[in-house]
Amino acid sequence: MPSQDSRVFRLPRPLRLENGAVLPRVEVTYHTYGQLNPARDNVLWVCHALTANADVQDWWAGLVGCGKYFDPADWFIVCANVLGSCYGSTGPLSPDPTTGRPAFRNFPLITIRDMVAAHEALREHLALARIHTLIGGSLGGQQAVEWAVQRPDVFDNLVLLATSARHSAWGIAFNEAQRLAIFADATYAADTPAGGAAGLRAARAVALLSYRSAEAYGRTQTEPDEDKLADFPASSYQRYQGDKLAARFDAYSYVTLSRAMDSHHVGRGRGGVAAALGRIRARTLVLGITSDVLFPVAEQQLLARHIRGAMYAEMDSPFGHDGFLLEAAQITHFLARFSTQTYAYEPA
Ligand SMILES: CC(=O)SCCNC(=O)CCNC(=O)[C@H](O)C(C)(C)COP(=O)(O)OP(=O)(O)OC[C@H]1O[C@@H](n2cnc3c(N)ncnc32)[C@H](O)[C@@H]1OP(=O)(O)O
Ligand SMILES: N[C@@H](CCO)C(=O)O
Repeated sequence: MPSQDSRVFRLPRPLRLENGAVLPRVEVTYHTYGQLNPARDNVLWVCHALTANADVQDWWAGLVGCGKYFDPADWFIVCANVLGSCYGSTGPLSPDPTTGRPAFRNFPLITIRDMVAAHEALREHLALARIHTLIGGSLGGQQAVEWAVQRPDVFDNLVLLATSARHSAWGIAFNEAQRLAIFADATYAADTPAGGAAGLRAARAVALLSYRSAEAYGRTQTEPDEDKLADFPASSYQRYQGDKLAARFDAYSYVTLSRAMDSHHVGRGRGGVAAALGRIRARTLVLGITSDVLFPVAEQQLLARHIRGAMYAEMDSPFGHDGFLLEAAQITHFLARFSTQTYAYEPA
């Protein structure tokens, strides 16, 4: 039976953040699955998206698990919760060692580079000199591409799904609309663990519009009774999805992580996006989703154009952006091609 393990790693020293603030104590919760082989060349590192956790076998069950493309019988799989999240790594609800209280709204601005710094410390702690494959979608892809730019010597293969080199104005605007919903909830200012829950519910309903597609709503949420005047399924779906997130996440982490996404820009301080992506040495697969309105395929094409030798493919999916979580069969297909073929992206 392949082994599965959940642990907490405490960074040996305070973490200076990109904005100059210092987190005196940083913990990273991570899962591992399977065993490191004697050659230490079977490491898969998965970077999760906005509201997921380190248990990749749970949220990416179509890709990671017994009999799946990434089978723990073959791979040593690592997935670590991001800094700022509420799933075990240091975040706004963690007790601040200087006050003993959570920082809530005063938790400092975290960037994608800060997330990478925390996970880079974990990689060193685990003594993983080389990573066979680094994979991530959405915010996880932003983390993966940033990491591959920073440490071209570490990653042999890089797989980026539904992500970008720089968070777009459109994406930032979506995030700001969600934050406005949270700030409009008076309980957010109370700085309690449940503060802003109603705002978070509305924020998730807004976010969902960017994660799915008009086609998906039409297919799954169209009211069959043409005489009906109110109380449509699409409305209850929005409410249900808001409730579902509010029951498992907190508004302070949500604001922190959405701001981190906004900060994402691999070219910052590096002479621009093209120069930064040009540093990557990993064999790279970039996967876009045709119906993704949040990270349109043009953003994936830009990544593939500037990462040397990158393979590029598009998945057709009715799920929109969330296709990177749901289209396991298509992702498996392209991963299999990627593992056996070498060809570069050629712009049409
Ligand atoms: C601790 C943790 O849980 S963290 C790990 C889980 N989360 C993550 O990893 C984050 C990433 N995952 C996700 O964002 C999502 O889970 C996805 C994208 C993978 C799938 O989204 P889902 O919400 O499961 O799928 P979908 O959009 O089809 O909605 C189905 C749900 O809506 C409900 N629903 C569908 N239509 C309606 C409607 N008209 N009215 C009310 N509810 C409805 C269904 O009953 C179903 O409920 P359930 O989730 O309780 O089974
Ligand atoms: N549905 C994803 C966000 C989109 O990347 C999540 O909740 O993590």
